[in-house]
Amino acid sequence: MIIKPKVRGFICTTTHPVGCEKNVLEQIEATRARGLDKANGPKKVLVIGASSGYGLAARITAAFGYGADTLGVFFEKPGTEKKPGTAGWYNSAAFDRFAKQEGLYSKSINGDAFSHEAREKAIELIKQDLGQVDLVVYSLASPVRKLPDSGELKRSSLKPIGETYRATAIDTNKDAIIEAEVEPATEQEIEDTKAVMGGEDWELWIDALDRAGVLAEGARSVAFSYIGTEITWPIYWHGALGKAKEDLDRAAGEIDKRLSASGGGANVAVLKSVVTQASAAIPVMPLYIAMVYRVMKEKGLHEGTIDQLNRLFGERLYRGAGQGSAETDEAGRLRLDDWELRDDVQQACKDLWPQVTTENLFAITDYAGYKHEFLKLFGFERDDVDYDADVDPVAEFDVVTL
Ligand SMILES: NC(=O)c1ccc[n+]([C@@H]2O[C@H](COP(=O)([O-])OP(=O)(O)OC[C@H]3O[C@@H](n4cnc5c(N)ncnc54)[C@H](O)[C@@H]3O)[C@@H](O)[C@H]2O)c1
Repeated sequence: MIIKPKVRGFICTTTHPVGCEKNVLEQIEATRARGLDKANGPKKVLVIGASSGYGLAARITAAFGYGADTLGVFFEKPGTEKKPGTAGWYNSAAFDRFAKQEGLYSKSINGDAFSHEAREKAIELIKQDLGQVDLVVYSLASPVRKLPDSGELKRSSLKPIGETYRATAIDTNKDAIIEAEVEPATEQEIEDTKAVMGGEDWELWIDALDRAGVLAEGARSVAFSYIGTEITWPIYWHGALGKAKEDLDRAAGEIDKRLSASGGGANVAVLKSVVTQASAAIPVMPLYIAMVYRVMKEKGLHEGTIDQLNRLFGERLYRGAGQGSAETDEAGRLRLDDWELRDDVQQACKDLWPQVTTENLFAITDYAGYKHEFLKLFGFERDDVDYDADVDPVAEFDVVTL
């Protein structure tokens, strides 16, 4: 099959297996080059949301930065003879192959992580293959959650609270500047967003793992959040999603209490804006990312997904002996958005924002970089892949499908 990109809205409906594999390899190489301290890191890791974005970067950092065995959970579609699978499927197939080549344990569960069944399967595999895990990374980004007991379907909303949000944004299909308008979320929508992206499911995971005795002494857990700045607050931190992330902070406190009892702990890690399938769906994010990427690249501060996760592990979660424990903010969060939130970076974005037009979009922001990174998520636009060559869309690997 010859596969070319087909972009529909904020998603690319085709993917390239070879491109995805090269993306994974690139992140493995970046992690190796970082020279993380292998003696001081995780050994057996469960990653929930392990197939793309920050969760994949966490899995790669654990495995190739520290030599950890990993179990990954995700929800992806395999490729068939007729149709390519999702990027996360190919990323995970590539990860699995590279990890095994390295002699590392790697196994994956493809299914709904919000279900009790996924937890039961993970526990079974940990008991059978790993005994216990010492780190649980929680990195789900989903627009829906089926509640595990009632089966009720909850949807999250990317909406402000209180008043209509109006802002300059990019129509990424037309590469044009538009005025976006988003109506405020209703109380019900806010509650539902909390149910999908809040901390309840993370707590259910830790509770199940702990009860089953598969958390090692001193086990840690981390879940990812985003706070951003004034520019994105109305749609994010002060919007429905922000309420969900506040609930994640609440859950972190509860989980931390529980894990501290055996010398471990839990944190929310606040990460910077990067191009992922999840961030592409949030209004204003593509424009904000195009601006902040340009500013941070110019200042030598740019970090991609893997750089953030390498720094999270190496300089926050597993600081070497003698370095003390990592600083957290007043809410106990690990802050990896420190460079993005620097005053000079944010001021430069605020100065750029009112100047941007459809005509100068490519000239004054890094929108070209944004578009490139977006297509790369699906395995496209790599110099080292021949996109006219025939490729097999079927990729088998060590995965249990629920
Ligand atoms: N992208 C950003 O700019 C950014 C910034 C800060 C924090 N974060 C946070 O990082 C976390 C991960 O986001 P991302 O941007 O890496 O997203 P992503 O879309 O790249 O990855 C989401 C992962 O969740 C998995 N997933 C989704 N629904 C699932 C389900 N029902 N069952 C099992 N797996 C499921 C997917 O398979 C995938 O592995 C989120 O909490 C997000 O808020 C993202």
